[in-house]
Amino acid sequence: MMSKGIVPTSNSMFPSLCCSRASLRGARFFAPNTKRLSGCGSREKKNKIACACSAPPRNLGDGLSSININDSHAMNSRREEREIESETDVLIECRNVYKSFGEKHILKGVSFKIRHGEAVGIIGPSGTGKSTILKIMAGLLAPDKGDVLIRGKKRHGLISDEEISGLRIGLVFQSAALFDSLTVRENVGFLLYENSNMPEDQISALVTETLAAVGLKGVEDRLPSELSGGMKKRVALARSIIFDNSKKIIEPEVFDISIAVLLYDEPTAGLDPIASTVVEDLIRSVHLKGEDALGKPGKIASYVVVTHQHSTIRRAVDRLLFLYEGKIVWQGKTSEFTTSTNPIVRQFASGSLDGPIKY
Ligand SMILES: Nc1ncnc2c1ncn2[C@@H]1O[C@H](COP(=O)(O)OP(=O)(O)OP(=O)(O)O)[C@@H](O)[C@H]1O
Repeated sequence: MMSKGIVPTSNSMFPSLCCSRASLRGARFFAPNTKRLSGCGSREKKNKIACACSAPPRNLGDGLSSININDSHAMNSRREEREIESETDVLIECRNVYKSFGEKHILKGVSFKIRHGEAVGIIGPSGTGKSTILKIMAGLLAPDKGDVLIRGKKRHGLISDEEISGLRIGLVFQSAALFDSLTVRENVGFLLYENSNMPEDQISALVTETLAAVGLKGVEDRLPSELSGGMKKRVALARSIIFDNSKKIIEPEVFDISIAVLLYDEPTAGLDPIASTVVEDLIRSVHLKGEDALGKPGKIASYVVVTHQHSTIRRAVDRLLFLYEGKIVWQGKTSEFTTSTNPIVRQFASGSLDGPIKY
């Protein structure tokens, strides 16, 4: 179940996991009743959430401009060229995605694209499938119908090393989902200790640097139980943005940074307003358009945030997708959210009991 490259996500998915602190490298994980989770801590290549992969960008070619044909054909060609061009910055696409749990038909044809550089929010009433679509994007769940395309390449089943490359997808769940028995250093460096050839002192230095980037200093040796809720979320964020610097997954001719997408599931849930602001600013700061606590540009190309918090909508995202009754019923800029005339959006934005959304 858990294998190379996996980032622990929700506590509910990995109940009562425990890990030996003595040696993280080669650590083994056990579910309750000491049943070992196959592949845990091994170098097996299976499903993973945070992944390093390398799907090549589409080849745009340059031949269209020299084609000597009639005008309409040329216009069609140019239109196609523009369409192809506009697709090259699409990192993740959900195309007509369906998902049911038993008789519950949750997603009924969800389509959207996440482009390079975007900060996107997914909003909508409780139980409409926001977390479900996030898990589908991350490769934790497979759609019943429809496609998920990662940089133009169709994903079959769940994520695997072989299928997807060139894009790291990290998932930061509502609960920080840290390993209780591991220190902050071991939690943040988990993937590198388990899956890289980096020497331990280098990993340790990188952990310290990454923690500093999210504004945490001197907590490396603490256990998660010694941290506040907001600090745990920051540690989880640090764990999702730590990269193996020794690996070249960078394609400078396409984008000038490592290509990584982070998916946040209610990152500010349960935080007080000021702690929420801190996390919202952190989410911005690790984005390529931001600057981290060390003054360096962020490493995250794009991110998607599932949230109910108005402050997070306003502060952390630029574009919104509204999911309702299994479909995206509205999308627009964050600035258009409160002025939209769409009755569903108006009701949601105002919190009114009157309107099409019934509880
Ligand atoms: N693994 C599962 N098995 C059965 N039902 C599930 C499973 N995962 C989700 N569901 C159901 O699917 C529906 C959508 O759940 P999901 O968590 O995606 O909604 P959400 O929009 O994120 O809700 P909220 O805003 O309350 O967090 C819910 O009715 C939930 O009970």
